[in-house]
Amino acid sequence: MGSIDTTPPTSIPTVDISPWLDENASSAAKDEVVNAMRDACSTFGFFYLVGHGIPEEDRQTILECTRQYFALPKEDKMDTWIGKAMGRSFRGYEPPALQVHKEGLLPDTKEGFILGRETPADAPEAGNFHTGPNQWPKALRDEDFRIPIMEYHGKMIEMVKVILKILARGLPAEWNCPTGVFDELTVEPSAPLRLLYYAPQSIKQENQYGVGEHTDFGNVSVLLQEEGTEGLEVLYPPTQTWVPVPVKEHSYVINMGDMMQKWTVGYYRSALHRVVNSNTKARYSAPFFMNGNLDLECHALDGSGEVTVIGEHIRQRLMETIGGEAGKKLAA
Ligand SMILES: O=C(O)CCC(=O)C(=O)O
Ligand SMILES: [Fe+2]
Repeated sequence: MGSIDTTPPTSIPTVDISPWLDENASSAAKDEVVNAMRDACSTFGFFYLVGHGIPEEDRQTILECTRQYFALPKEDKMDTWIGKAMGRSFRGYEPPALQVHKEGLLPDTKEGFILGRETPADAPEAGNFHTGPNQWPKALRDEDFRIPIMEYHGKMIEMVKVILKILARGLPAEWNCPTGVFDELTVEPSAPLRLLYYAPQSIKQENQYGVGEHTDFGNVSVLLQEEGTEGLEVLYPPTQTWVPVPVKEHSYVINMGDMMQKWTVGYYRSALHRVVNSNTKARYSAPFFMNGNLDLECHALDGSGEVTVIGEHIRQRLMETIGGEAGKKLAA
């Protein structure tokens, strides 16, 4: 009989996908990538991604854009306020204290700026949930902000397509899923990129976090963290331990969201995580969320019959956590 391991882990796993991207790599090396990602996603639901091929320069540019945006005067940020986003599109500036993740917690201290695929205001679907024009700050030049951000956003979509191929290969063989099982997910997807700022917060309140404990709503999240900062923690359920996720050079932190957990009937785990609030210096990060095609009906892959429509699921989860005008607009 095996014994239950009660030793808390000290780190989330690391998955190097470079053999997957290398056309000369052996199929055994590619299989190892599949196995490593499967193990990480079925235990933690979290891993560091390395060997991803995104140039460091692109990543640093996004963090620089984030710093520039949050250095703007309040009125410039409010000019892009999320409460002014078209219909239910949910784009623009999130002031601090907008989101509450759990009863009993004070609102998150983080500030955000959300953008997504650009849909012109005169398109018939503009104003639908998570669909519409981005609200760009007038004070920042296109070449310094909008253009590099949208280029990076496109690269994130492509990178997640690769991750989804690997995840598809890692599904249980008895489910007989085709290798393209997740392909429809990335057709005209809801794919928000969120630039985040955590102000220095030396006084720690017991019930307030940068981001309170939560699971992500969508399928796959890709987090870019600024080096030299700390705060992200992920819960490891077998030992009920919060495991710190310090920044690892050139890496992304990848996690599964609730939609992926539902679709794979818990095979890939959507893990609780939070950003603790005792930072004495500012922290910047840029999570990208592959929610997926909002109209897609996801049938549980084990054939058990449960069906979830991505857009309905994401909107419901968002409405549960977002307050103020922006929350009211989502419900309208
Ligand atoms: O900023 C971070 O490190 C994580 C943010 C996060 O978990 C989220 O926005 O869902
Ligand atoms: Fe998150």
